Amino acid sequence: MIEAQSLTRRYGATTAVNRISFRIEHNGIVGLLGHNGAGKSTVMKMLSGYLEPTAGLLTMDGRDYALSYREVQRSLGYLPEALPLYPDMLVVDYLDYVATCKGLPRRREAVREALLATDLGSRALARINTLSRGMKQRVGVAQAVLGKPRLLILDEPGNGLDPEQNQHMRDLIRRLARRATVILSTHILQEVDALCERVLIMDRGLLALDARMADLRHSCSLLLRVSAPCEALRHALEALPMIAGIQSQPDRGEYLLLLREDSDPDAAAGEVAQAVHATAAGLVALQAQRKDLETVFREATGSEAPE
Ligand SMILES: Nc1ncnc2c1ncn2[C@@H]1O[C@H](COP(=O)(O)OP(=O)(O)OP(=O)(O)O)[C@@H](O)[C@H]1O
Repeated sequence: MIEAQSLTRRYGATTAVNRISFRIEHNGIVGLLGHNGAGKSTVMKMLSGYLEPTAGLLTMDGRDYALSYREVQRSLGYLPEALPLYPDMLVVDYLDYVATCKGLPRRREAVREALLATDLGSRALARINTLSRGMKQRVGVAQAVLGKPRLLILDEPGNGLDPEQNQHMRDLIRRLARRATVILSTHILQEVDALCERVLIMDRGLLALDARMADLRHSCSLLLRVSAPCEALRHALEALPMIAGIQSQPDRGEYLLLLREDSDPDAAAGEVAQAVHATAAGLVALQAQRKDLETVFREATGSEAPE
């Protein structure tokens, strides 16, 4: 649906986004994660059509953004990092105004649907400057979902929200993702862990990693605990082809078995159990170890994950 090829954006001498490429095909939630200044907002602005790339190509359904600006605009909704709200307007008037600017047909219905989708019905007649930060953020999302776009671009949607408001925002994003592709940017790792099916990690303008969260969670090590550690067991484990390395703590009867990248952890666990049974070591426990996103981030960028 959306494809970026060697997308680049420079601001004078600063290269904010440097030749990044990715494809986003299906509904679901994709997280763009990185430190402050990594280039996330610049990518989001280009995806929204607000900013032109300096070089590279951006297409939606095979159509060049630059050549089909109107169609692209109609297919997406954008929540910028700085909320585009008019504080003195009533929520309903503001949404009607945005619907007019977007040139939506059946404006009233579009506004009603946006209010419903974001659970803002009871605040429709409130003046925006009387709303809490969380509610204002919700109005920002409401203007993005006007006209039911297929693509939602949400730049730091959890910005400035307290934990409860953040939980509401996450529930809202999950609901919206049932009928649209959501791309959200964040510098908060837990946000990606909680919400996203896929993560793009940006580091100093470069795309450091593009991975499905399920693949990242796929275990790559096994923790084995036995009652009577012995040399014979160690030899048996070393002989298994799917094991790339062993870190052992014999006094505790523990072995951390690092698996080769292409190995299947379930099959490996079966073979490890057989190897244990072939010795007198006595199997106590065998469990897959999850690689957390923090580790993945550190490995991809060479720096600690943002707090
Ligand atoms: N309008 C601009 N003019 C000049 N430099 C800019 C401009 N906008 C962004 N930059 C620079 O481009 C780089 C990437 O900025 P960008 O806002 O895209 O990063 P970000 O990952 O979204 O960071 P944050 O989370 O702090 O918003 C930074 O070095 C920033 O200073």
